[in-house]
Amino acid sequence: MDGSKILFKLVDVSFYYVSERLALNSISLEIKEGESIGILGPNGSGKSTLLKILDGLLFPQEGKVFFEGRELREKSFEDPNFNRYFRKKVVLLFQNVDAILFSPTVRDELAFGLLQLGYSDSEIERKIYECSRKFRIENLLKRSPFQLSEGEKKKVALASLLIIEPDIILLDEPTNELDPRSVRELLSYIKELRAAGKTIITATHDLQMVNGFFDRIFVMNEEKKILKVGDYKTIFSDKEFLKEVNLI
Ligand SMILES: Nc1ncnc2c1ncn2[C@@H]1O[C@H](COP(=O)(O)OP(=O)(O)OP(=O)(O)O)[C@@H](O)[C@H]1O
Repeated sequence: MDGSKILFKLVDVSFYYVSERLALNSISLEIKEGESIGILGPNGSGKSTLLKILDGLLFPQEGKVFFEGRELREKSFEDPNFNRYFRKKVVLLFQNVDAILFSPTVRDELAFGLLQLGYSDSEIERKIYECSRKFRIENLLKRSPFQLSEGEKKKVALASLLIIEPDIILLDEPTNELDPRSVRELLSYIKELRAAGKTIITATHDLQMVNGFFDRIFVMNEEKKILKVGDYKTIFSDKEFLKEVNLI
């Protein structure tokens, strides 16, 4: 990975939703192109908040966030060219997928991002066909996304994000709600994305995701700090540490 471009750089980032109650506590990190990063930590340690900062949905009260060397601020998104560039490149699968589903049908949900990007009708049809087969959601295309099971909603949400072929994929608890076969399919799909050189940043409690999926793991704690960074072997060989941070 050495020599790869730095995509994200956070310098002493602190964030609070309400004053005095920290949700992120002085976070500094760098993430390079093509890395697969796991974010582990107990409930409320700041994992989702960190993903929303990386997705340009929240902006820290303290510290700085850089994306491809450029400071990411609320104002950055007022530039339509940058907004388009960033939103094509970076996607976030929310923990609560209801937050990103809004179309009357699953087909419309899949078409939305492609329409925004100016794809032709025939390209949209082809992509919807391929993507819905890949995620096994062909039989749902005419349904309303709001009347699906939680697992079906998750697959539709993921498909609607990945159909635009983003380079940086932020996943918040992607295996929650999925049945065992869907988990296996998702994990194998994530492996394909990795092999294709995508950058994938995943917050998870699912320990079956951890081994073999991540180049580096960031462990967060109840103080909303990143306590440790390392590969699977380094993090998971220290059982005392894992107990201390409530991971096992
Ligand atoms: N919308 C909000 N308003 C106020 N406080 C919030 C909000 N969202 C999260 N928090 C607080 O911010 C802190 C970090 O929450 P966050 O959701 O980032 O944690 P998490 O590690 O993703 O948790 P989990 O594993 O339960 O999903 C927690 O103390 C939480 O209570």
